[in-house]
Amino acid sequence: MTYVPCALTIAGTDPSGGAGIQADLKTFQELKTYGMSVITSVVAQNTTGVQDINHLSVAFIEQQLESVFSDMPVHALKTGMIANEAMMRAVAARLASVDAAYVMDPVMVATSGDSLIDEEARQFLKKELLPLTTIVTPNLPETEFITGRKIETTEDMKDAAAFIVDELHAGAALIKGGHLQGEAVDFLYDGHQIHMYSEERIPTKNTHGTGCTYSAAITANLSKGLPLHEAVRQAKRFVTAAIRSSFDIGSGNGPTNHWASRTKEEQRSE
Ligand SMILES: Nc1ncnc2c1ncn2[C@@H]1O[C@H](COP(=O)(O)OP(=O)(O)OP(=O)(O)O)[C@@H](O)[C@H]1O
Ligand SMILES: Cc1ncc(COP(=O)(O)O)c(N)n1
Repeated sequence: MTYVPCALTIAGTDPSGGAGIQADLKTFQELKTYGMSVITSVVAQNTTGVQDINHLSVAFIEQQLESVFSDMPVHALKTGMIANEAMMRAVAARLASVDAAYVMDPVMVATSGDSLIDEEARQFLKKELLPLTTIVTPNLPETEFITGRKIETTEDMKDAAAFIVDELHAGAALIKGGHLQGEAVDFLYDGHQIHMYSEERIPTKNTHGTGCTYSAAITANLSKGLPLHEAVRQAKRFVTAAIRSSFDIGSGNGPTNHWASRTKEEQRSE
């Protein structure tokens, strides 16, 4: 039988299609992995910000997890927005018994500045969910919250990555420098070595969903069995291409282009 790489996202939605579950599934599809989703919250949002949020009940999130895990193979999974502690407990309970690579995008605040999870959830994420991860992918504000340190330089980013793995027991930490000036530089610490991923900074305001797309690409690559460093290296190229030809649509921060990394031949043959 042929191996079908299967990836799951556990996250909130974005009806405008740029972030959350929708960005994750588009990324899984582009990277040729079978995509599945468990929805935590239905979010009314678009490129300008968040208009409203409707949380699903914990019982219903548990039921969705059961529907997936009782029937489907899951080779890698990611979590995005999980709004409160009760939801996180339900997800953590399930993850404890699952044998799949786990990518955590510690979503706290949208690009627009709207908060997506509450204070208890932030604490639970740091203490209980982090030790379950294969890799966590915080941006700079999330890194500052998780470490309790100010992050201003690339040295601070590397130290933070080591702290998150050595002291807070994440499997690996990828600190994203999208919020710094200059080159778009990220650092991965895997418990042994620091790896650097650097790309030119693209002058655009259209970065809605970049964090979701990046972590989904890492998840897709892990579901195919790529080693961690290679999974991140290819995901960085994917997200950079998606930002380079992002769409100038909507009146706020426009979405990235998930099919940008296809070759010219692939695009021509469609
Ligand atoms: N203008 C840009 N040009 C090139 N790469 C970028 C740019 N902005 C962000 N990146 C890269 O995109 C990835 C996502 O990083 P970022 O720090 O923006 O995450 P995030 O804040 O979680 O994303 P989001 O904007 O979805 O909240 C990283 O690899 C980062 O280096
Ligand atoms: C459901 C959901 N999850 C995550 C984000 C973060 O994405 P971004 O910071 O790019 O808006 C979001 N806006 N919505």
